Amino acid sequence: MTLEPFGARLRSAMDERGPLCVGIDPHASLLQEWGLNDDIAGLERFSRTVVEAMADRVAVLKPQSAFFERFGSRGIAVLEKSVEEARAAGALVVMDAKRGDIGSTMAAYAEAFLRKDSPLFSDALTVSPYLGYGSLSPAVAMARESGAGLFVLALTSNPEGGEVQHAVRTDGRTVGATVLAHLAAENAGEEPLGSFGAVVGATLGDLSTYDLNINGPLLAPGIGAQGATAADLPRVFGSAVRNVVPNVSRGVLRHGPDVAALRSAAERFAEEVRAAVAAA
Ligand SMILES: O=C(O)c1cc(=O)[nH]c(=O)n1[C@@H]1O[C@H](COP(=O)(O)O)[C@@H](O)[C@H]1O
Repeated sequence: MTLEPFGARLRSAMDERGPLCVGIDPHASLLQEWGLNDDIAGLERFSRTVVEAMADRVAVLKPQSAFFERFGSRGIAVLEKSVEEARAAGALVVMDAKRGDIGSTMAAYAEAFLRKDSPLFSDALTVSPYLGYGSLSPAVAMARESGAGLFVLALTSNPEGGEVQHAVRTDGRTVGATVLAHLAAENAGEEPLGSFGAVVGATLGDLSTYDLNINGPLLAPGIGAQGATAADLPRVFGSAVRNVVPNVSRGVLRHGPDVAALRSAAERFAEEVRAAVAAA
């Protein structure tokens, strides 16, 4: 079955369920807090619980691949199952694997995560443009073919990101602004929303010198454990706030393993986001 483009599917999901994205980040410390062992059974129980609690209600789930990769092939098998179950329950899955490489290798990453019949096929993938935006073109092409999307690291939530992303190029533009401009070109004319998103941290304060109107989604990590709140979103994103997909991982996950407690934590964040966006 051909999928509608990711941007259109994401817009519908945001309209129906609200824009919140919950991360599936099985940190060793969270497994311990949940009373689970830091082993494959613990990983499986953790992921299954988050999917059960969230996949029928939030727009997006974002598994962080590293936490699965650390268990080797059996961890990847759990990741595959989580993606499949989350998608079957109606959530869109953004695979957070932050891939980036020379174009010919990027093509293989695209096959791994974005080819429709791949075991790890996800609705979208996080990618790094810091080998040059053009190195991502095999992933852009594969995403277009499959109805998938990308989230390209533009202005990341971590304090170290600025030394690369705010750096000024010889043409006077910052590196981050150039990534955003590439994405705006990718999404030009797409309705209701393009499929090529940017990652822009909710932690970054005033970004009014950046044009965030890329006609694509803006994945905004940093709410909760990294110190940003939903109330920061209008200030950080300005007129682009309606395209923001705010991500919360530990801020929700630390309320587990109780499914009801996970759901009410996510609902509190979702309500704060709704209120902040409505007031913007
Ligand atoms: O691409 C991401 O998702 C991402 C980009 C970024 O700039 N900052 C960032 O924190 N993330 C991811 O978002 C999640 C944030 O987790 P919490 O800080 O626990 O909410 C982690 O999975 C990070 O890897």
